[in-house]
Amino acid sequence: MATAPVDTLSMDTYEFPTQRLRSRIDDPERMPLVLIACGSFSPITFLHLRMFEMAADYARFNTNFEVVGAYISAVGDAYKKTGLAKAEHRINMCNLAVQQSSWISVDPWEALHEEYLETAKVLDHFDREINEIRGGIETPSGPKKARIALLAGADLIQTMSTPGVWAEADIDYILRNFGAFIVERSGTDMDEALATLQPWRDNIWVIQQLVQNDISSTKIRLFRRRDMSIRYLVPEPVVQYIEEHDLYGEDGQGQSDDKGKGRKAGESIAAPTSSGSS
Ligand SMILES: Nc1ncnc2c1ncn2[C@@H]1O[C@H](COP(=O)(O)OP(=O)(O)OP(=O)(O)O)[C@@H](O)[C@H]1O
Ligand SMILES: NC(=O)c1ccc[n+]([C@@H]2O[C@H](COP(=O)(O)O)[C@@H](O)[C@H]2O)c1
Repeated sequence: MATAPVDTLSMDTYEFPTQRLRSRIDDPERMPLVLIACGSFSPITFLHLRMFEMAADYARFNTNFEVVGAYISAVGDAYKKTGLAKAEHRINMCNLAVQQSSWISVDPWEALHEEYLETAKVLDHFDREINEIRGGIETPSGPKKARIALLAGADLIQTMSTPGVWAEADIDYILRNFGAFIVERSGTDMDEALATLQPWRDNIWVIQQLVQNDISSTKIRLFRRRDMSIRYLVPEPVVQYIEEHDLYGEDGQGQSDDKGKGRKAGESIAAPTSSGSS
């Protein structure tokens, strides 16, 4: 059974998570980089986790940055989107998903807010916590400010060209002060997505997916509604959490009949059942 963190989160007890943030880099030539992935994460998938690994490899081989940490920041409940589970569940699933990572953290700050927070404000929060409050990252030549950058898929960056989704001022603020690492996504034309963002091209890094992966949260929710297996598409503790909390079933509830009984969580209906497992 997945052991999910207890729901004791609140802004009163909130502390910025730093356990997986490196406080020092040894190469004086490199610039510290912290990657921030913003999104719904309803639920988090293996693709979301791969995005961080792809970006870290990209930064190491193609840039002068050294990744010192990374954060998942899930939107709060005020972000009205189809299929959005409660923030508490999404944060719990994200925490379960990064259990095995030494450098990816989950920051509940955004999700703990009742009101919707624009991405610019979220990135400001990380800048404040890491660079202002903690004074940046130590290097052999003294402390350096970490570059805070948005990590996003091509579909998210494409919405920046869709009228009415982002304020012009926010796009400029984000891409001028922070920048973005963009992971290509099948179905999104990268040239088209970047067409209107040329003024900020020096702050945009495009990452090719060498192994094409198009897992999406939408597909996970769809599979759940159809009573299909989601195993090996999301981390196992997340499969178990979804099952235990009856998330993403019909009408957002669990199974409407007993077809799934006797199966292990998330397993295909074709899988043989074993006694005692449910
Ligand atoms: N298959 C994918 N390839 C590239 N980027 C992805 C992929 N899936 C998600 N992302 C990116 O992950 C970030 C968080 O995404 P989000 O939570 O919206 O996931 P999603 O799978 O796109 O969700 P949904 O299906 O609910 O719209 C976004 O920047 C999004 O572009
Ligand atoms: N104006 C803004 O700051 C703005 C606009 C659209 C989306 N976003 C962000 O992009 C992400 C989109 O996530 P989804 O793809 O799950 O909808 C969210 O983190 C959302 O807050 C921000």
